[in-house]
Amino acid sequence: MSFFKNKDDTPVKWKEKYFDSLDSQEKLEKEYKTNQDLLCKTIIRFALAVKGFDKTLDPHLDRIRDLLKTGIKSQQLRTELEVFSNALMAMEDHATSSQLDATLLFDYLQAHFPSRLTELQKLGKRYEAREFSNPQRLFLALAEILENDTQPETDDFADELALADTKAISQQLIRLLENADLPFEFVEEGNNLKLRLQNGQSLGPVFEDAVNLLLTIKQHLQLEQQEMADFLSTLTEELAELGLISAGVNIAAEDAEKKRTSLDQDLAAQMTDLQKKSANATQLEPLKQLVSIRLQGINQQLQSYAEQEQFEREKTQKELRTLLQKIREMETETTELQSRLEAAQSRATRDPLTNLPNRLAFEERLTDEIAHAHRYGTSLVLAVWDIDFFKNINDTYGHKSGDKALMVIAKLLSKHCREADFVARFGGEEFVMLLPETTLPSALKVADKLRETIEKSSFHANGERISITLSCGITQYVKGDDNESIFIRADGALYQAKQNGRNQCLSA
Ligand SMILES: Nc1nc2c(ncn2[C@@H]2O[C@H](COP(=O)(O)OP(=O)(O)OP(=O)(O)O)[C@@H](O)[C@H]2O)c(=O)[nH]1
Repeated sequence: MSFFKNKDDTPVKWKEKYFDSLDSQEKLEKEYKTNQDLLCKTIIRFALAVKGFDKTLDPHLDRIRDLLKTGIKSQQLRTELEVFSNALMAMEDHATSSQLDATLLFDYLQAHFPSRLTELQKLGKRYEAREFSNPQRLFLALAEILENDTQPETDDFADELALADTKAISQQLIRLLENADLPFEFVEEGNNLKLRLQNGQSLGPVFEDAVNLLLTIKQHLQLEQQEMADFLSTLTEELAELGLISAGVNIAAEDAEKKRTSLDQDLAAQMTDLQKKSANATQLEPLKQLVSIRLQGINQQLQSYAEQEQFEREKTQKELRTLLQKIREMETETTELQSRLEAAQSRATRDPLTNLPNRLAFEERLTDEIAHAHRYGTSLVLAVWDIDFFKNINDTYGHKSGDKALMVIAKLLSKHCREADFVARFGGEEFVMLLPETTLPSALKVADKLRETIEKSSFHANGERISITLSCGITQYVKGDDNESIFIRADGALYQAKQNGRNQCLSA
């Protein structure tokens, strides 16, 4: 049986079928190739379009583009697509925290404004180092650089850029505009710019308008910052004037001092914080709100401090008043006790009639003087005085006149002796005198002179002038003397003076 048969399944029929299937195979392959090329082109364009969308994706996109240029080497491409997909996922995870890519925008600007190249490069590095927390800050920094240079320096640059790069730059600019927290007054203008970019308007004029907008915003913010600075400066002055930051109210308590220091520190910290926030702030309204909240806080702190201080001041003053009252009472009590003691002492040692030291005081003083003379080998003289015929005065002129005479004589004796001498009323009409550091002859002279003075003095009783004389016995301390022995010797001399006719001084 021959292979080529003319029936339905003849070999000729089979051949036709074979060629037909080859044709359709070729057609399918062509279709597949066309689709593949189309897919490759689409992916390449897509890769170009999204380039610059995120920095981390760009290397993947470049590699995918390169791989697609040489056709679909499925394994390598699959691997790269998987890596790209993972990078996309990771980007989504960090979308909120990651910084927008502005690489192409910077490239564009550097090419547009070659005279600002170095500044733009520096700014680009600062942006990459994430020094700008807000895209608005980036815009402001850009505005600063381009302030005097709003016209692009190269006109043909846009033509030189690939269409895809222009799109990517537009995308970056759109994203930056979207993320920039533009002041309320400029939001509409920002949206218009975005629309123009989205509608594919030429980048050059849009960018020019964007720079102008940024310059206007910058001026606006400078004004606001100046206003803010003035506001803060007035605020600080007012606080300083109130005197609340510095010394404040006078309270001696250590506790109050500590509290005041802590309050000062709190206020200073709040003010520093405000100054920092104002320096970083780009909009006045939120800053004003912040200042207002802070001021409320400061005010509350001050109020509670003032209340606490007032409470403590009143408490301290009350305690102080009670204490002062107690001290005054104690002072009065002490003064009374003191004067009572002095009175008692005086009563014990003074003669009430003549106000001279009495016999008790004399005995004490004699003991001291003897001890001194004994210890230092100094001289000491004792004189004993007695009024002559005093009984007659009492009897003739009365006891009162006698008392008066005693007082006058006491004064005369005190007046005419030295400060270091000691005069006392021994009892009745008898007086004693101690003369330390005095020799017997000179003491005798002094005593005799005194006797003469008293003799010549005028005494009056019942309107009558009377004459009063005194007799005196003098002796000096000798080693071994005590109060009694020295007194007996002087008294003996007095006795002799009386015996010799009175009105005289004799020594023993
Ligand atoms: N007025 C008055 N008289 C006093 C006081 N103390 C003593 N006399 C009196 O002094 C007198 C002392 O007298 P006599 O001891 O006799 O001595 P005299 O009269 O002074 O005579 P001669 O000492 O011997 O010169 C007495 O009459 C006492 O009463 C006194 O404090 N006041």
